[in-house]
Amino acid sequence: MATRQSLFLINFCKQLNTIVQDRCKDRVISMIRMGYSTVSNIDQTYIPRRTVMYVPGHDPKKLKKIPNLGVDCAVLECEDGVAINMKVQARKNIREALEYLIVKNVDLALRVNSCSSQLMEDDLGAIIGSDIGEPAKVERLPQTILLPKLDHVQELVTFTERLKSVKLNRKYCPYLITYVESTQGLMNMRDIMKQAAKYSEEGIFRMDGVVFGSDDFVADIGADRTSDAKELIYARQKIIAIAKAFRLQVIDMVHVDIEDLEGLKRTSIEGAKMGYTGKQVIHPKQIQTVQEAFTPSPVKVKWAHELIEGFEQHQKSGKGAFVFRGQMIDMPLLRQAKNILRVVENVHRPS
Ligand SMILES: CC(=O)SCCNC(=O)CCNC(=O)[C@H](O)C(C)(C)COP(=O)(O)OP(=O)(O)OC[C@H]1O[C@@H](n2cnc3c(N)ncnc32)[C@H](O)[C@@H]1OP(=O)(O)O
Ligand SMILES: CC(=O)C(=O)O
Ligand SMILES: [Mg+2]
Repeated sequence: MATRQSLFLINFCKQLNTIVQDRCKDRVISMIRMGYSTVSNIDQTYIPRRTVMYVPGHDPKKLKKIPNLGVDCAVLECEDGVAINMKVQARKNIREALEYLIVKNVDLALRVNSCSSQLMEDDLGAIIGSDIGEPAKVERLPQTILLPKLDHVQELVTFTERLKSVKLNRKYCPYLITYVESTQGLMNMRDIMKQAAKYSEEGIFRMDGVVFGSDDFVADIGADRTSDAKELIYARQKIIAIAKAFRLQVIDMVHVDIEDLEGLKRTSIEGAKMGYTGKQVIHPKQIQTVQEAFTPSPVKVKWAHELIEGFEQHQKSGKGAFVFRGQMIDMPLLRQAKNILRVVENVHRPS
């Protein structure tokens, strides 16, 4: 028979358990309210974007090359790669390209102009909507939309309203990737991501990544661009931290010196080590270097497989931490290993 003390102890434990569960539930709810995703990115569909390559919309010769470029993501460019007096032509070319381009394992994306330029509405109207003829079928629309120079939450609201109106009742839910290109954009990034998470839950688009628009950012802060990008380190890291808190991909800066393949390799490897998942590319010469830097090496893949195997064995024998190749391994290293395999499994997926 239970004594008074043991009954008290059982009761106390039950209450403690309820409090802990409630606290945990409250934390999860408040995280969701803050816009943070509780879904591990390991469980989500992953569209690889190691190379994100701009192909200017005014140049049909370049657009036709897309299926043979070997990039993960080809950006049908309407923004700064297209002169003001060529915007209308670029929209027409892009509409046509979406009809004739047959691609496999390429994320066909559209970079519209920024909301502040007041050209975004016409880009969406012409390419997604019916401004230049019959609206295209969903399969012929860009899988992803890139929204540059996103400085304020209100601009995301404006973009979203326009996107809703050009959908014309089709079941079109593109991935969305936004840009941080100014101090305002950096400061407001968290609020913008919260709003984007809300729209994603409503099924308007699927927020999937953030791009660091470093050239515009340099201009915004009045810095001098150096080869080691020291002047960008704070922004470059902060963008990763916020994007990852929302379980988003994060795409690193453009290397504008096309001939400097050494520098490209160095900054690509650096970006990958910092946590970027891909990098912007402007010329075919840059593709291979960037693709390699963002693909885990066979040595790293072997390490990840063996670590996971070792982890599972040690868990079974009741050990949380153990030594593997001279390193202490516990849960964070397991997550790192899983991140590596997730990239590899997705980039080598069958078409
Ligand atoms: C900071 C930012 O906002 S970056 C994003 C905006 N910028 C852009 O969109 C620019 C993208 N890049 C380009 O337009 C081009 O690479 C340029 C204009 C810089 C140079 O273009 P070109 O003078 O044609 O370069 P080049 O002669 O070396 O090109 C070699 C071949 O690659 C092709 N090529 C070059 N760049 C691209 C590209 N971006 N997409 C597809 N094909 C390309 C050329 O058409 C050419 O093909 P060919 O041999 O069959 O004639
Ligand atoms: C890519 C881009 O838009 C920038 O660096 O400003
Ligand atoms: Mg820019």
